[in-house]
Amino acid sequence: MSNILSETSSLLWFFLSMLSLFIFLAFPIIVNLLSRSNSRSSKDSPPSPSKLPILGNLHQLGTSHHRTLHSLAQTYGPLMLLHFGKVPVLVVSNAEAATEILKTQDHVFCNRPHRKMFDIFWYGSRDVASAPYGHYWRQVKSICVLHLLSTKKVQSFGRVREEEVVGMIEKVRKSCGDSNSMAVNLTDVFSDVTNDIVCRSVIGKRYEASELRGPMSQLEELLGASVLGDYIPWLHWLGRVNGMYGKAERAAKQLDEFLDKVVDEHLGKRGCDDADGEGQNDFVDILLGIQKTSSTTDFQVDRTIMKALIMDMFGAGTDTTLAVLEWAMTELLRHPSAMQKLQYEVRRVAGDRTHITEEDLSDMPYLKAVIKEILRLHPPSPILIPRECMQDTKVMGYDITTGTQVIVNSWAISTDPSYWDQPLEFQPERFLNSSIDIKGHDFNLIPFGAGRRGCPGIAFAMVVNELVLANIVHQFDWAVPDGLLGRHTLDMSETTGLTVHKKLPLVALASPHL
Ligand code: HEM
Repeated sequence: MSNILSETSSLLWFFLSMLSLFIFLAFPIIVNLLSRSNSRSSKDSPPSPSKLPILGNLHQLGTSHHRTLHSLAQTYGPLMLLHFGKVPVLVVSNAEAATEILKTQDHVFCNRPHRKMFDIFWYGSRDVASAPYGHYWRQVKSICVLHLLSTKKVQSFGRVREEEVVGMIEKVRKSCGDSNSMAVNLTDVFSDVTNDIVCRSVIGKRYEASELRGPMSQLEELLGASVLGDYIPWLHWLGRVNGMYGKAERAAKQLDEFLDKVVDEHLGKRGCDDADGEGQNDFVDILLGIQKTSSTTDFQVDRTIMKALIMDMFGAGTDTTLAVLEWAMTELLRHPSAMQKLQYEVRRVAGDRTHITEEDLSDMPYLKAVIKEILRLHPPSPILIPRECMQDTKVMGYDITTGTQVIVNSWAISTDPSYWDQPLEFQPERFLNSSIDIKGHDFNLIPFGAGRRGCPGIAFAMVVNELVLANIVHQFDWAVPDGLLGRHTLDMSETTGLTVHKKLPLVALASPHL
């Protein structure tokens, strides 16, 4: 979820042109300044590449941040200090350093840096993911963990998931018609099913039936092309001049009006006594129930908090799950023997039944190994959501000052050859006899982060990933189409953005198996 470092290319061009002119005119002064600023850094600071005035190291980020930061770390080490504008940014690239940040000193590094776009879309950062650490965050996180995303609650949405998966299979089957095999855009299929599952669980209706599509796609685009002003405050005006803030505010207003309507509909249709009940309450029902009981406690859940939390579920819960499914099918198509093994396992467990149920999943170790391997090789958030240091401290002997932002390069860690054999190869078998887990206890595999700011949506995400993948490979045989479509399908280029997707759509030939 954490590509919040890029600016639009036109903006960067404008800025770099101005900078070139400036450098040309003032070259001698700059050389002097550069050498002074680099030598001025404290003796105990982590190693840093040299930086430009004003931009710091922003110009070195490239388009694929996790990959660029990984190559820089090859030179400067697993704990490296960069500067984005004036902001010091600590980049963490191995498990030892991650353990120090996310476990040993989690209490020091559990703040989130302030971001303009989060303020715009998440009601002044009143959601869980972007709220600063403190009393407020503790309250909203505990609502998430105890009431919205607890194991019991996730289980209670089993029927929603199974209905949506049946619907997905029907859609693919229909598009095959009477033919033996048909090209299916799996990116669209996975996008629909993940959005519908999250939407029905959160607001009680399908994504298609909501007016979310337009403003949500704007949100994704705007978060991916974030704001230079977050690092160089005097450049905030650029976001106004290039229309980025205006666009974000209009999309946020549309989302807000939609969420108001959703809350009103829920208020109209029910009493909300069953806040934690076993029934089919969606998240809005649960939050209304909590609101009712919270009026007598010291933390009141008002309408804005409800809307911010709903937005978190949309923002954090849909795109990440879609990315896992896209990468999983891509790797399986590239590795037919892994596809066969998975189909053999799934079809053995299903017997003569048409659909895989959630109870079946516990008998599918290879399926679980495939998903873990995808989270290792293609973590949807290869760079964790940034943290911020709350007090001066020492990490692995280096001084880190208050306000330093921290980027944990989860992808660099989960492909580090010191912990992983043939780390860039897709080999689900590595997890078959391994106790390594993804829940934030094994620091060489942290796709969901770790510590107090770790992801509360693991159970929700994993069951969706497993159920969708098991059913899609159970019901159909899959092959790579010929020509350009096939080349796109096998292409491994990545998008930039909060969540890293496959850049080109995944289209595969489906042949019904049943
Ligand atoms: C494959 C799917 C997912 C992945 C890879 C993922 C990954 C992450 C990561 C890396 C973080 C930051 C952790 C840290 O700072 O240590 C995070 C935070 C978060 N995730 Fe997820 N996530 C996924 C699914 C979900 C789902 C389904 C939900 C909810 C429905 C969710 C809700 C959240 C929230 C609310 C936070 C903020 C936690 C905090 O700041 O305290 N995530 N997630």
